[in-house]
Amino acid sequence: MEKDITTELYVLENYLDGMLDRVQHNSLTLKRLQSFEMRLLGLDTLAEIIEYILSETKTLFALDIVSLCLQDAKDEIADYLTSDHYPYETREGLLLTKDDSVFKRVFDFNQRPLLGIYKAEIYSAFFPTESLSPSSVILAPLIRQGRYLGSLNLGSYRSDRFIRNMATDFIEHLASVMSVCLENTLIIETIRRTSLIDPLTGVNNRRFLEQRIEEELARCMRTRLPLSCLFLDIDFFKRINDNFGHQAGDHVLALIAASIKKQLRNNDVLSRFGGEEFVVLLAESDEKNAGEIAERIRSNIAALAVEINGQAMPVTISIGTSTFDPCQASTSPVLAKANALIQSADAALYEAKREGRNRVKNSGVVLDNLLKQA
Ligand SMILES: Nc1nc2c(ncn2[C@@H]2O[C@H](COP(=O)(O)OP(=O)(O)OP(=O)(O)O)[C@@H](O)[C@H]2O)c(=O)[nH]1
Repeated sequence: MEKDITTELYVLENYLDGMLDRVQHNSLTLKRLQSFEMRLLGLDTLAEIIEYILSETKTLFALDIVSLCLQDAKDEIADYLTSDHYPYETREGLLLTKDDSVFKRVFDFNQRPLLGIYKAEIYSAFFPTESLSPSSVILAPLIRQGRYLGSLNLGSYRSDRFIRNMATDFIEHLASVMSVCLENTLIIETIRRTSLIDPLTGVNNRRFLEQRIEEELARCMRTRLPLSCLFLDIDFFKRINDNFGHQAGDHVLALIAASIKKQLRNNDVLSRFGGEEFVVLLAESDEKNAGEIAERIRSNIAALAVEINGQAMPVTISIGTSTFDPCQASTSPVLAKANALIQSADAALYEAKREGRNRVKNSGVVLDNLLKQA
């Protein structure tokens, strides 16, 4: 009898010890989760949030693999990340997908995480870049207002790490915080960008250029690679309006903007500066490169077969270029550098117009203390 009680007490003690361990472990996880979430909530840009999720979730849960799938039907996420110079195409673990059928199929409209042994036929789409497949996984849907934003996918090389019927409270909580952060940031980015876009041509407006030129100059000082600027102006645009009407003029403006954009790289900055003027910033481009791109833009526009009401309408453009070389930079403030770069390109454009239009003129490397000298 006494022996039975001792054994029972021993079992109970062990059980309580186990419970205590679990409580301590959970409380530690909760603390780590809270600090993870506080940092996540403090991030500003989409690129920062994505990078943080991919790198820090791995540490938080001591995982082997983390991937993040995001639904990007209209390529908005890709555009936002490109303009922030975030290498989303090569970032391991990040997947942008155009349609949400992959989420609907896997989660089957169930808002709960899915977990268990890794089955390639179901899960490989969520871990495509991994050379070694996980043995067990947990996939948490990221949902806001009934819409799939994507999924957070965690993998372990241990088959007993994620087993069916395991509690998923922590991961569910984390997925809902991530969903709110991602949704808010996407909304803010969209508002920010739409207020910086010219509605007629769909390219950035002057306000955007004024913000970006300072960022591009700062990057150029860091990388020690030159930054070039093109100032473009449609020739005799008033005549187009006068002869064909304002609507035809608008149509030509949109065509020209699209044609310029086609000649640029994703991370070049194109903006409508005003009226029939555009400004382009070419990162990592020297004088020669800028001249070549400007010439390509000019000749493509001259070759456009623009027609209004069946009538051919020749359109040409004049371009002035300028280049900022960080190795020749003075200590002038970034705003002075920005103004000098744009003013030099504008002065070269004036020369191009004066010499007969439909041409490119190069003002060379800008001295960023130009304004002080003037
Ligand atoms: N259709 C249309 N016209 C615009 C818009 N913004 C400015 N313009 C017109 O663009 C014309 C610009 O004319 P000017 O500055 O005289 O220059 P230009 O005729 O292009 O001549 P050069 O630049 O010297 O070759 C004006 O007639 C403006 O009314 C716009 O959004 N839509």
